Amino acid sequence: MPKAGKTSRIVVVGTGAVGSSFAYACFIKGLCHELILIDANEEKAKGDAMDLNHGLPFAGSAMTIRTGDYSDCEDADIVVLTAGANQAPGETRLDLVEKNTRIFESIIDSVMKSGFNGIFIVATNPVDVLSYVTWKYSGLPSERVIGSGTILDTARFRYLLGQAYQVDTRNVHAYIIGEHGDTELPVWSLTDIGRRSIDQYLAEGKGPSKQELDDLFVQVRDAAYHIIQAKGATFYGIGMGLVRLTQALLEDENSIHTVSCLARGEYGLKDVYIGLPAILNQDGVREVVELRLNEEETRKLHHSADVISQVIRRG
Ligand SMILES: NC(=O)C1=CN([C@@H]2O[C@H](COP(=O)(O)OP(=O)(O)OC[C@H]3O[C@@H](n4cnc5c(N)ncnc54)[C@H](O)[C@@H]3O)[C@@H](O)[C@H]2O)C=CC1
Ligand SMILES: CC(=O)C(=O)O
Repeated sequence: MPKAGKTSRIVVVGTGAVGSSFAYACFIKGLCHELILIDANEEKAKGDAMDLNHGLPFAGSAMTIRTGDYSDCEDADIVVLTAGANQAPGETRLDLVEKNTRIFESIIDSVMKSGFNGIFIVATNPVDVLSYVTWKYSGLPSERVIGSGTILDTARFRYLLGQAYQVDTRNVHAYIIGEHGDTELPVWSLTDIGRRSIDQYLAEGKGPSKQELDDLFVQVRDAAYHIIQAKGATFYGIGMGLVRLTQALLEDENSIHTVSCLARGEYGLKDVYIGLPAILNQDGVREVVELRLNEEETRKLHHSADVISQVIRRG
């Protein structure tokens, strides 16, 4: 629930599959007082606002939901960017960079002209590159430009580990870091299930074998390809992930999530947006959490950062 005494406003730009799933989850959770929907396809945004409002009599708390324009961003606490093209079957997230960067140029310009001074959450792919683009174009401090990063991959990882060990996912502590894409990596060395490390499980011969764990990570990394093949797009998981991020910010939680944030020397990385664990509160990214990675994880993280950096520098 939003804090008493302050009217909280979230603007969603792009009410396609991801934006409308986020809006729906946000509504069910009663996360803010005002939810404003903007889309280049005004009819789509209008239809979503009508449809959502018809759920009001069943909702736990009142919320104003309406379509708007960029002037509504002036008073927004958070602008969530979900506009742009999604992947066709077989396309990578990085393949989207040119068209979505062009779309972002005009969107960021319009948002900033409103006088917006809140926090951007970016979900559009390739999310690490577009978070960097949003930071550069907006001129906002990097703490207030946050990409959804590997929050969804971490959720997929925890879900599958919970299934594999038959343990509640809330007792699975595990991160996927790096690019939200093909070069992401699991932090196996620090993964634990109820305070028992994966190495301990392997040594005791309990749970999945090493090969099964490697396969499990491949399922995480390639999940989007399988879902897109099956139904054309992924949207519920990220919708929930974006709600979780929004809640962490609005409710000043100081909770840790693997988001795309600017590395400024952490992990030996600089000037790149990449998925890392970060402490989030009402000011945005309070701190990037530096984990003690092993050598292989550090090498893979640097490779992932190089891939993102090359795309950023090319643009
Ligand atoms: N970060 C993550 O974990 C995830 C990211 N995504 C990404 O989210 C993005 C959106 O995906 P979907 O919602 O499935 O696509 P979609 O095609 O359903 O929706 C995109 C929406 O953006 C709107 N749009 C396009 N240009 C615009 C502009 N200039 N201004 C305002 N609105 C504009 C379109 O009219 C459309 O309604 C894609 O880039 C996709 O890859 C999708 C799932 C997970
Ligand atoms: C599409 C996408 O980025 C995902 O589902 O992970």
